Amino acid sequence: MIITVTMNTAVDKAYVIEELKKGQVMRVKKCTNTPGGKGLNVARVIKCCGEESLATGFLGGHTGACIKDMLDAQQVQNDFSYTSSETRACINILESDGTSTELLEPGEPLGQEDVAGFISKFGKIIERCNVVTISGSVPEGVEIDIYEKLIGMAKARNKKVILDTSGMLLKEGIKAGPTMIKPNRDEIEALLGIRINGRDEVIEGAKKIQKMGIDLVAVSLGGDGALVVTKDAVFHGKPPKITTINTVGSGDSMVAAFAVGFERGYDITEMLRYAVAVSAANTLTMTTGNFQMEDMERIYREVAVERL
Ligand SMILES: Nc1ncnc2c1ncn2[C@@H]1O[C@H](COP(=O)(O)OP(=O)(O)OP(=O)(O)O)[C@@H](O)[C@H]1O
Ligand SMILES: O=P(O)(O)OC[C@@]1(O)O[C@H](CO)[C@@H](O)[C@@H]1O
Repeated sequence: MIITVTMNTAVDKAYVIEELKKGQVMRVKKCTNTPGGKGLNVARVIKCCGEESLATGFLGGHTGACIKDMLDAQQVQNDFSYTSSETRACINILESDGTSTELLEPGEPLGQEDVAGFISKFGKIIERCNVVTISGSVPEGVEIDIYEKLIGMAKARNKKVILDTSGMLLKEGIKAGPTMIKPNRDEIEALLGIRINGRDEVIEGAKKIQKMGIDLVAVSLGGDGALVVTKDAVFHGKPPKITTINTVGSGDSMVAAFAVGFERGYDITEMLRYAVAVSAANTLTMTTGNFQMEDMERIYREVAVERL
C-alpha cells in the first residue's frame, strides 16, 4: 500500500480554448474537472498502475465534499482530514497550439488544530503502508517544516518516502532525508541558488543534493525524460518522440511510478524505464494524472536507459 499526501488539494479545471487573449471575454469550449493537487494525481496514477493507494491530506467545504464524491466514484481509496477551509481550484488553460497556462489558487488558510489533527491521523495510517509520497504546496497556516516532520515520522517506521515539492518546503523537507526527491531543473536551481545549463550541470547539481542524504534524486527533463542520480551511479532514461496532449501531471505520474517501483522492489533501471513510460503516457491524455495502459506499454518498449 502506498500513501499519498496532498495538503493543498484542488479541483483541477482544464479549460480548452482556441487562443488566450488578455483583457477579453472568452468562452471555454470544453471544461474538465478532476480531483487534483499533486498527490491526488499520484494516487490516481498508482491505481492506473494496478497498485493500492490511500490518499490523505485535507479536504474542505463544498469543493472538498465534491472531490470526496469524485474520488469515491473513481474508487480511489481516501482518508482525509476535514476542515471548514474551502478546498481551492486550479485552472489549466489549454490553447489549440498546445500552450498550457496554469492559474493556481493558494488555498484557504488552515488552523493549527487542523494541522495537529492531520499529524495525528498521519501517524496512525502510515502503519498500513510501505511507501509514502508527499507532494505539492501547502495552504497558509501550515508551518514550512511540516514535510520535515512527516518524513521524520515515516522514516522512524522504516517507510520509503518520496518528496515532490519546491521552494522552502523542499529545502526544509530535505533535512529529514527522504528516500527520493523529484526536482526539475528549475527546482535544482532554486535549491542550490545557482544557474544550470545543460545535462552535465544538472547532474552536478543533482549529485550535490544526493550528498545531502537522499538515496535517489530523479530529475525530470520534460521531453528529454529523466536522470537518476544515486551514490554509485547516474542513469538517463529517454522516451521516444511523442505528440503530447496535456503535460500537466506528468511529474506526478513519474512520482507515482517510482512509488510503484519501490513497492514492487524494482531495481533502479527498471524503475527509471517504468517511470519515464508512465509519465510520457500521461501526456497523451487530456485528464491530469491518468494514462492508457497500451500507450504506456508501447512507450516502455522504446525507452532508452543509459548509464552515464
Ligand atoms: N513532451 C514529452 N514527451 C515525452 N515525455 C514527457 C514529455 N513531457 C514530460 N514527459 C515525461 O514526464 C516526466 C515529467 O515531466 P516534467 O519534466 O515536465 O515534470 P515537471 O516539471 O515535474 O512537471 P509538472 O510538475 O508540471 O508535472 C518527464 O521526465 C518525462 O518522462
Ligand atoms: O500548488 P501545487 O500543489 O504545487 O500544484 C498544484 C497543481 O498545479 O499540481 C498539479 C500538477 O502537477 C495540478 O494537478 C495541480 O493543480
